[in-house]
Amino acid sequence: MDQYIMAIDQGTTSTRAILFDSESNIISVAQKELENFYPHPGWVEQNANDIWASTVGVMFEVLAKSGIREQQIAAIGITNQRETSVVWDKETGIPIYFAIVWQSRQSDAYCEKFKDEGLEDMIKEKTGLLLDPYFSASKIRWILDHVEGAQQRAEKGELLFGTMDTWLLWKLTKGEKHMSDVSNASRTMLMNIHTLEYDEDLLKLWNIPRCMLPQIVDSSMVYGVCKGLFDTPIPIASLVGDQQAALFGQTCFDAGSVKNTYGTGCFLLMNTKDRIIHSSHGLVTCVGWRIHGEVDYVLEGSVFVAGAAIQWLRDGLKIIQNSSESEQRATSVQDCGGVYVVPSFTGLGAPYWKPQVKGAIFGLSRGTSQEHIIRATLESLAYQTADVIEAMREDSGLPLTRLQVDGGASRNNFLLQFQSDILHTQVVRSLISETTALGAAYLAGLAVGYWKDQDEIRKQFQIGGKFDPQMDEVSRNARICGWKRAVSAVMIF
Ligand SMILES: Nc1ncnc2c1ncn2[C@@H]1O[C@H](COP(=O)(O)OP(=O)(O)O)[C@@H](O)[C@H]1O
Ligand SMILES: O=P(O)(O)OC[C@H](O)CO
Repeated sequence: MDQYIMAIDQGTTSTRAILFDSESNIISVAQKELENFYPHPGWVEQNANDIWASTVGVMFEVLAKSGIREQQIAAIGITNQRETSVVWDKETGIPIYFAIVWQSRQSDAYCEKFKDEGLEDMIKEKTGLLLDPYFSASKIRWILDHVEGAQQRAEKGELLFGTMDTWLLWKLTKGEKHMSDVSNASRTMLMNIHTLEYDEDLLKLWNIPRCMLPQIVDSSMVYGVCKGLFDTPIPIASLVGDQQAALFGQTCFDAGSVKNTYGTGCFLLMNTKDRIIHSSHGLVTCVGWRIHGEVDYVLEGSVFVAGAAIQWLRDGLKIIQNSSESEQRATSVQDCGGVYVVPSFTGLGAPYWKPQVKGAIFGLSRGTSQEHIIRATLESLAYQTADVIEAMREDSGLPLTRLQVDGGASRNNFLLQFQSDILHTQVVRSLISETTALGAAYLAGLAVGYWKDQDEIRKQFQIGGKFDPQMDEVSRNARICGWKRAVSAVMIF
């Protein structure tokens, strides 16, 4: 009887379950969209019970669709949107407040206060992170402050906290296992990246009781078995943050290997192996994964608006009908006609970190057409990526030999060729687009012996597209220079 791995990819917009076979082929996919709530400007929340219900739903659906029986599932791997935080009652399992999503700014005031108190450097040194409401600590603080009696109840051990890996593991094991893997814990701002334990000073600073926090564990091990859903005790064998999972799924196992996911935004991660590199260029340091106690660290940079800029062409400017049309329109002109689009609609992320900056279009002339703007918008994804790569190169001292890519916008061949030209580096698109789920599947499979080791996994990587640099140096430098001038201009506007 053939065996499969089930990966659960609990993302911001949807929850998916995907079945993989031992050659990394996708056998079946089930997906359920999630509702986001925006109770105030800048706030983003989700219902953790919906997240749980969507998870159970896709697990059953993917089995039903494929005709594969539960006895054929060798293990379940869980990967998740990171930082999103929920606090629940230990006895009843009922969340005391909505899950606060990573994008939410509702806990900004705590971070601003600590910045004013000059605590930023200390926090960065201990956690590798920037003092920002993106990470979990201020979200937990917000819940404990805004739900009546929550702080006292947490102190009495009546409440539990979790990111989505923890929440799903706790629910799947019927409250038996309260754990989080190091990759997720490294995004809470409560874990010390040197010791890989919760940091007493940080717990005191945020006034968060240790007893509500999950035990920090490896990213690949059998944590427990699914209870109450299936007749078979299926082991749950990986927990890993989604961006780190994609790095693993892309088999970026060597020092200096980098992946970029071109989704709504871009997430770039560089594997730095056992080196903890503190960035001087606005990148964050966190854990990639830990297997049998051995840790791989990463440097990470995020671009806020990437594929979202293509959505803006479609829904805002209405100059394309769908995202894929952007490629044909962009290649219908010879170049961008001197146009630069800086799509900093929600500020600029790494390496600039200018949250207040607005977007702009430069270089307009009487001859500018829609196609030039479309092309310049696609090019902006490549420039923003190149800015983060430059920061990674400088921080790590490691050369970039190739960039591995995935995500919705990586389907765009024009974008990837331009990316290769601007970086002067080969860009490789993975054949399997679901690298996040694949990474979680690999980590789960390794834990139960479905795959032998990382070498075996590395051999399974399949290239879906390869782009080599073609642009001459003079043109490349001129274009990069134009982009930098455009970015400088939005910063002073
Ligand atoms: N062919 C394409 N060219 C450019 N952008 C694209 C293309 N296909 C999809 N996109 C963009 O990719 C994004 C969706 O990618 P996806 O990986 O599903 O994102 P997320 O996981 O962030 O929801 C959208 O913003 C969309 O505009
Ligand atoms: O759910 P995604 O794919 O948008 O990823 C979210 C990130 O993990 C946030 O840090």
